[in-house]
Amino acid sequence: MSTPHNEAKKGDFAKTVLMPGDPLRAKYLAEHYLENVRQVNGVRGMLGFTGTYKGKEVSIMGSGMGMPSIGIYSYELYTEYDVENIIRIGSAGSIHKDVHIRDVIIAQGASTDSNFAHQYELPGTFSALSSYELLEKAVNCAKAKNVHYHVGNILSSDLFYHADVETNKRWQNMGLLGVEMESYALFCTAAYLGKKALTLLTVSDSLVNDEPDTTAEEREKTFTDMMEIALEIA
Ligand SMILES: O=P(O)(O)O[C@H]1O[C@H](CO)[C@@H](O)[C@H]1O
Ligand SMILES: O=c1cc[nH]c(=O)[nH]1
Repeated sequence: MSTPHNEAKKGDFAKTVLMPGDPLRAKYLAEHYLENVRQVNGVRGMLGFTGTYKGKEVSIMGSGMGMPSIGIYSYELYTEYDVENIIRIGSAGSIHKDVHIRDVIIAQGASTDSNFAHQYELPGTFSALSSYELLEKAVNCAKAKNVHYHVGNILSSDLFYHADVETNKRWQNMGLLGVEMESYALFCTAAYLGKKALTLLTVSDSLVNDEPDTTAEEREKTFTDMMEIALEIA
């Protein structure tokens, strides 16, 4: 059994999958933290791995960038591979003065400029939330590890480069913590299918404070607080 985007067989994925946008972050994490690790997907270079962490089976797979991409991979993991929990581990731009480079954001919910939820034909606006069970575990783990973290609302945007550079200010006025590009679609997909999802983000750059951006290599390999929280709660 496989899908157009995933060559893994039924049973190749653990019940919990950690999903960075970057497949090379998935590879780094698998190689540095998992034991008995094997590659289960390589279609389109969207690397997926399964192994054990402290004796527990865990999978890690890239999601690609943007809501169409995570929409495909998360739907297939939940429906074709019986995955129960997806924990996104991403990078984000800060849009809150108190949220600094390398801080961890634990997303309680996601707002969006995307049309992803229109497919459900709801008579209003859907609030996309993370799983409280996973969120509580992540908060407890972040506290125990003494990680500098924030819990709250984030923006999942269809746009990395926006024609109107002032647009983030309006989201900032609503108290949002950071901007990324996938979580709204992940939370919608989990809600629709009766599954669980959570997003952990490391702040890679700031749209509101004058702080130096992290490099591409740092985004791939050094966001270890977030990676370790995800592994601990998987
Ligand atoms: O670091 P990842 O997980 O890819 O997340 C963020 O980085 C990408 C943009 O640079 C988008 O995918 C955004 O959500
Ligand atoms: O989507 C993203 C991810 C990281 N940094 C940003 O500014 N936007």
